[in-house]
Amino acid sequence: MAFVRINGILLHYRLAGPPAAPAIVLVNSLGTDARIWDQVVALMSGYYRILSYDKRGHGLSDAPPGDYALEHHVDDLAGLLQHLDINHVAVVGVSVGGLIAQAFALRHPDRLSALVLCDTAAKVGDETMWNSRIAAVRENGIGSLAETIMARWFTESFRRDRREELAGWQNMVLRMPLDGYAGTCAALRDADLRGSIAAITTPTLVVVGDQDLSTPVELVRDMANRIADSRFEIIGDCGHIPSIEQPHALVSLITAFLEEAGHG
Ligand SMILES: O=C(O)CC1=CCC(=O)O1
Repeated sequence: MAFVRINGILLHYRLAGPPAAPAIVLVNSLGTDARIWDQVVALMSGYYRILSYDKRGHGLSDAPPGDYALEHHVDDLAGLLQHLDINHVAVVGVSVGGLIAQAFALRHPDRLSALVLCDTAAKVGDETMWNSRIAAVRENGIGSLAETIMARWFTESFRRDRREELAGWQNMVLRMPLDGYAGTCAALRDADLRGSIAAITTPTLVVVGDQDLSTPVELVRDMANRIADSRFEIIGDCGHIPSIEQPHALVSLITAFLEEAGHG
């Protein structure tokens, strides 16, 4: 675990795996922190140098007040990679982390060797939906939304059979800084990459859980269709966060893809 100040924001990050191995960075979704990748890191860190971090507003990183923009998150990621002298990397992003990954691919194609987009889209939700979520959180706290969020993240069977884990991940959300959550909702509200991602030329793997209620299969497929060099895979018995619900299936898709992309 380590900390660095990037763009005036204190960021918490973790590095695992052999320093000379091919580098991967894992980028989080709204309301989650680097811990959602723990099982993925355990499975992959024998072969890859893996960077995970808490994006601004989340985990142990700073949560400044006000609206965030997708570009803030991209600048933070670029600054963190520069600080760590990681010049060539595969970016794996889930949900808003996948939007950050797409925007990073458009801004820094020369620094990217492969892209993995999990349960994400070129446009997630709409202005009304994000504004009402921001208002609900500001007026009534994140607790007022916690059960709905869990139902969107996890399959019914996970919620029924893995109650302690569910309670633990719900605690993560409940402990989120309000400013971080609302600020990132604003970034999601304002981000629309539908008109630009056709310019992504990096080899891309797109994955989605078959029961994802936040970014459903057809929405994610639409993003994959806009990226020429992309492969689309559906993970069974999985909701919005495959690194928690189906880490083995996710890791086998990622490792096979990275090897083919020459990043393994
Ligand atoms: O609906 C949710 O909370 C899930 C989600 C949407 C965008 C994101 O990053 O997470």
